Amino acid sequence: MTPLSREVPHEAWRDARPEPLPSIRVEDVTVAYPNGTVAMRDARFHLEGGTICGLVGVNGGGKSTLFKAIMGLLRPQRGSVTIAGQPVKAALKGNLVSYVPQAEEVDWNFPVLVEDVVMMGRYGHMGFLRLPSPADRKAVSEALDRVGMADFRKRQIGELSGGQKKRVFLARALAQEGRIILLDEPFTGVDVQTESAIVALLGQLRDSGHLMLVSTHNLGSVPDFCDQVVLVNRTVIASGPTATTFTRANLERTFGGVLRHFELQGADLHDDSDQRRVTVLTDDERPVVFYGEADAGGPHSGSGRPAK
Ligand SMILES: Nc1ncnc2c1ncn2[C@@H]1O[C@H](COP(=O)(O)OP(=O)(O)OP(=O)(O)O)[C@@H](O)[C@H]1O
Repeated sequence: MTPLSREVPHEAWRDARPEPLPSIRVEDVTVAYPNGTVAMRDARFHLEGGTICGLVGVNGGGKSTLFKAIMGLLRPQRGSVTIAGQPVKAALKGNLVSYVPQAEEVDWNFPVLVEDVVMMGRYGHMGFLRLPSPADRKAVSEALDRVGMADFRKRQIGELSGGQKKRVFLARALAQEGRIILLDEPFTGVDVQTESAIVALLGQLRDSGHLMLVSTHNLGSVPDFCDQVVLVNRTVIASGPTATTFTRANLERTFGGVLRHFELQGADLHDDSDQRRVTVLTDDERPVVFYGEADAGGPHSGSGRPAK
């Protein structure tokens, strides 16, 4: 029965609070590190539940800094971050936000079982002694099932492949039951099948009202799975629906001088009659590829094999 069901006695209506809608509001946020580096200046965007939002930008553009500000690990010098209408600290306390870190942020030599990593997602639901309840164990099993890692639950986390580790951290986020999930480069080093499985799972979560912010360097897949996008280069260059925001003009503003374009068409690229154009954008460290209709102003989703 929901708290607002008609059977709830009159007195209870006063106390019944609807679950807060997942949302992130970043308002004029400036973040500086102790050494004086201003990593993000006057950032501003707003996201609501039922969304997968891509966070895209150059190396050093401020993506991780934004995540840290949203996770309360860095306090903005100016501006504010509000989660589901609450200050960050209260939202984190209420288990509203889950975080899937980059592989480099984790010490893989720490001896811990896969199921224990996923159980960490339940800590916020447990008491002081952190004794798992049957509900906690059920949430862990369901989360492992959902990412296809149930058979690995007794393995040491350090013994898994890169893609399997990502799936375990995604399971930890699912077990936490936060309706906002931040994913820092979830597709780096994963194979195509795992990427598709993660994208499919994110799609299901979006359909159930979750809000996901996903940093990625893989521009090619952004139009395929993100309905919104935030483009950053030490500030928010543009944000909004992918169809109107993830345009060539905005990408050029975001990637600026470090971007080179190559356009490959037709037989040079495909061994079929598909005439779609592929644009390869190369920043100095990571090549990225996206597909677009030859007559369109901006990139669109599409299939096809990556450019050589
Ligand atoms: N701990 C730190 N102390 C000082 N400066 C930092 C620190 N962490 C990051 N920076 C600087 O802040 C800026 C933004 O870095 P950030 O890590 O947020 O970028 P990013 O978009 O996540 O990069 P990447 O795509 O390479 O992961 C960079 O200039 C970086 O050098």
